[in-house]
Amino acid sequence: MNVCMAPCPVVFDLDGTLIDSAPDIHACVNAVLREFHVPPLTLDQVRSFIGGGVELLWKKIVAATHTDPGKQQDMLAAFMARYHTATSLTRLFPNVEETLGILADRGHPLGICTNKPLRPTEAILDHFGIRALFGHIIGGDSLAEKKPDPAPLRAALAGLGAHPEAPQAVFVGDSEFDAACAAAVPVPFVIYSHGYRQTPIDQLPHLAAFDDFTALLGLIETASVSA
Ligand SMILES: O=C(O)COP(=O)(O)O
Repeated sequence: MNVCMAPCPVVFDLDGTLIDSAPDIHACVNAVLREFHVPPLTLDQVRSFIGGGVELLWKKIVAATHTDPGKQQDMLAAFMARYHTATSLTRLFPNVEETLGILADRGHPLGICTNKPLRPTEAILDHFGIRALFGHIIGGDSLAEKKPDPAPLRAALAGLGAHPEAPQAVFVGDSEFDAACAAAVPVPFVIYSHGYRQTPIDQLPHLAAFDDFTALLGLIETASVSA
């Protein structure tokens, strides 16, 4: 079965898929831990906590640092004040900008479905000058539900004009949250192998995997993406 006969909507996860944002998130986390007199975490620790949104991030940080859970909300608020403008350590993964440009030129409606809150999402897309490429952006606080719930991805697909019952579309992500969300919609899931997941790729439901964004073009365009 070909996934895309015409230029189909392609929705992207953000952290660990389009951007390597762990260094900025790590810096913001450690600045807050310092404020609260808690020892810092390593980049690998913080990276392993990314994926489920900021509330889950801080739940995991509080558990890992044995901090009083009563401080979690204050720490989260202090984090958000920094996170909204944290862009300097974040990089696009290689060939992302070129690939997005080619997909847009070929007529694919492009969207974002991320668990990152909307304000830092828009800040980072503006920072890289790529926000205008996306016709619909769903952030972690756009709806009451977050990935792996299917609602945010359904909303992103609907915003791009995909059929609500049988979306002819592709979701591109990196994590357990993305794989489960795509399976719940359901929509074909293509996984970026350099992301932030903890589970081996072969244990996650996916249609195809790629390790360079130039290869994603082939997967989408030639229907080597097949169910
Ligand atoms: O902010 C997070 O925890 C994850 O964001 P993502 O959905 O773009 O991977």
